[in-house]
Amino acid sequence: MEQSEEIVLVGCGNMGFALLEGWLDRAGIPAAQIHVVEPAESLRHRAAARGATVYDDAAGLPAALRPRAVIIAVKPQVVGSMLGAYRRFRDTSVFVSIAAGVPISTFENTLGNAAIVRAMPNMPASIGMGVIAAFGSTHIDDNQTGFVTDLLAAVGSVHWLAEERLVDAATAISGSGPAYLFHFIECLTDAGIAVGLPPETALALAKQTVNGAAALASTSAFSPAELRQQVTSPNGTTAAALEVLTAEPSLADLVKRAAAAAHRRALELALGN
Ligand SMILES: NC(=O)C1=CN([C@@H]2O[C@H](COP(=O)(O)OP(=O)(O)OC[C@H]3O[C@@H](n4cnc5c(N)ncnc54)[C@H](O)[C@@H]3O)[C@@H](O)[C@H]2O)C=CC1
Ligand SMILES: O=C(O)[C@@H]1CCC=N1
Repeated sequence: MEQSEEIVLVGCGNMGFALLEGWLDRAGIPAAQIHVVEPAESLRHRAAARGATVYDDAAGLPAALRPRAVIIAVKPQVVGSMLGAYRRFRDTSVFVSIAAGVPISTFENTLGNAAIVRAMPNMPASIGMGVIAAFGSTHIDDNQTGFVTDLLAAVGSVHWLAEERLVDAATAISGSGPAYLFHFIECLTDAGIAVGLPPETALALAKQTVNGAAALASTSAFSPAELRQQVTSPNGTTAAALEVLTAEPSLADLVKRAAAAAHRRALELALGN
C-alpha cells in the first residue's frame, strides 16, 4: 500500500498555526495534504485561507482518511477529552503531541501501542527559528522518526531526547524561554526609559540589542561567557552593571528559580491539573 502523506493538525492556535505555516512555506508540503480540526471559526478561516482543509470537529474528517501523522496542538487540559475521536488512526499514524506536560502514558491510555512523539517547540517556530525537543515512544519506527523530524524541522532545529522526562526540562528552558526573553526586552526598555531615553528609542535599542547579541552568540566561535568578557571593560560601564546582576538575588538565581517553577508546572500538568 502506498504511504499516505496526509497530516491531521488538531488545534490551530498559536503553535498549531506556526507549524502549519512551516509545513507550507518551508517544508513544501502541499496544503491539500493538510487537514485541520479547529473549533474556533476565525482560526479555522485563517487555516483555510492557507489552503488547508478545515473541520470544526473530528467527526467531519473523511472516513477513508489514513493520515501519516496526527499532530495534537491543543491545550494540555483538553487532550484527555479530544483523544478518543482520533483512536481510529492509531494503527496507521504517528501521533505527535506538543502539549506541555502531558505524558506519553496519557496518550497510550486511549491509543494503546500507537507510535507517539512528545515534542516541545517554541514560539520562534512561527518565523522558522524555533527549537524543538522531541522524544519518541518505543512503538515509533525509523520511517516515522524521519517523517516527524522533517515536519518539526520545518519550524526550527530538532533535538531528539534520550528520556521522556527531559521533555519537561526542555519545556522550562526552550518552550517557555521566549517569554523570558520577551520579558527581558520589556525590562531593558523600561530601564532605558528610566535613564532618559524616549520610549520608542528605548524599545528599538532593547530589541536590537537582544537580536544582535543572540545572533552573535549563535554564530560566534566564542562562548557566551567569552563574549560577555569582551563587552566588559575593566572598571567600565558593563562591569558596574554586572556587579548588580550577580549580587544576591542574582539574575542567575532568578532564572534558575523561574525555570524550576516552569518545570514544576509541567509536572503538575502531567497530573491533569
Ligand atoms: N504557545 C507556545 O509558545 C507553546 C505552546 N505549546 C503547547 O501547544 C499547545 C497549544 O498551545 P497554543 O497554540 O499556545 O494554544 P492556543 O489556545 O493558541 O491553541 C489551542 C487551539 O486548540 C483549539 N481546540 C480546543 N479544543 C479543541 C479540540 N477538541 N479539537 C481541536 N482543536 C481544539 C482551540 O480552539 C485553540 O485554537 C499547548 O498544549 C501548549 O502547551 C508548546 C510549546 C510552545
Ligand atoms: O506556557 C505554556 O504552558 C506553554 C508551554 C511552553 C510554552 N507555552
